[in-house]
Amino acid sequence: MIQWFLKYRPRSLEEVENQEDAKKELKEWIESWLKGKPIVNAVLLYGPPGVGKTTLAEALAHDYKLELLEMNASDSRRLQDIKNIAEKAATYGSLFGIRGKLILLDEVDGINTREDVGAIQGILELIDKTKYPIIMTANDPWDPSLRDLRNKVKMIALNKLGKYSLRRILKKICQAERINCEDEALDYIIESSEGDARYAINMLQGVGEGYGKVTLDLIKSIVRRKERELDPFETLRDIFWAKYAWQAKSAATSAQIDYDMLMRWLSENIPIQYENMEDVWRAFDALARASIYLKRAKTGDWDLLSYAYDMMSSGVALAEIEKKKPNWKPKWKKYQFPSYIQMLSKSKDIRNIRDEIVKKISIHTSINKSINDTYPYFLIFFKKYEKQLKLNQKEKEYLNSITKS
Ligand SMILES: Nc1ncnc2c1ncn2[C@@H]1O[C@H](COP(=O)(O)OP(=O)(O)OP(=O)(O)O)[C@@H](O)[C@H]1O
Repeated sequence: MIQWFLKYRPRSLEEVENQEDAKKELKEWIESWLKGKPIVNAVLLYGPPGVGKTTLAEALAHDYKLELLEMNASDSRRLQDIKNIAEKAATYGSLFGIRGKLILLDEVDGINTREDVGAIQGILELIDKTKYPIIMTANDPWDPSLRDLRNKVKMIALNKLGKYSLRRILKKICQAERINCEDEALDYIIESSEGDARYAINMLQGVGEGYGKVTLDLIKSIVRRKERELDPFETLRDIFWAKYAWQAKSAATSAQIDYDMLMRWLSENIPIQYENMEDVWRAFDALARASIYLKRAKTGDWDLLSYAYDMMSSGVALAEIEKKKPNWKPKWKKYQFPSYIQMLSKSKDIRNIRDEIVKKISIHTSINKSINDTYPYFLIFFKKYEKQLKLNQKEKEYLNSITKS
């Protein structure tokens, strides 16, 4: 099973939507290399997530028949990795020069400059002595720690994807997958994705693959507006695929769903993600510990909430022993909705139910703030306020179902 955003990633520059200026600049730059007179050794592609930074680098390599030496800068946090690449880049040129190479350092803004002292310096040295063109990518290139880097490269900005481009991308996929997609559903996905093609394609796949069609009702039942938080599918993937504890924790804390809900999603999907029974056991053990911390936190000791998050994110992520091996690769799995949500979503859009409840308890604050701040506490005491808040039957059923355990 492959993720659609990878399956339908444009192979050549021509297929990349909406980035005409960037394409032109990239072509001029790479041609200057091929002529032996590079304008600069490295470029930095920057822009919001899911607009085609990695895609452009790969398409450039494809069109100019260059071999891509790829490295995720934020993943391989060790200076040694960068040194290895630098070594290859500096020496292999003369030995294996038949086919040109293009170096891609993805997500340089993800390098943790405090833990990974010297990584940026390593990149600066690589830029100086490289025999091959280097492309870097970043969402936010304006961090002070990247100042020296910015001065050494050509900065190329990418645009957010417009509605027409996103629509073309999604339509193509619907056709290729032979999925019936309502126009209003596509509009809704496009609106909520805010120019992020990966997010839009993930939404399409989340519904299209599971239900064989994409309707406005189905989409609404799983998409909340994108507010810098990750949807549950992305959160799960980020937790299960995290190689480091901090990656898993940050995925859990930027999730769109609250911790009770996250526990349910994890528990439903641990046996799907992990194939080795011992990994499954360790992951459930971590989840059980998270649940103990959570229960104690709810009795008033809210400092314990952080431990609960540690166990449900890092504890679950590091349960997979194979991850410690250098050649470990994440396995893509199709995640499931927690069964009880599926039951509920048959009758009504559960997001709407929750949002209606949150509206009732939000006084002088935004709904978003209430979801994280007031709502978790409210879940503990809601019975007290049932009458006062005039909760309807659906809302009561919903609250009972998620506070049962
Ligand atoms: N301009 C585009 N034209 C067509 N498809 C695109 C475009 N941008 C993104 N996509 C689709 O979205 C997916 C994700 O894009 P990509 O990985 O290139 O984003 P990115 O800008 O590198 O994001 P991030 O900063 O999160 O790494 C691609 O695999 C592709 O399917």
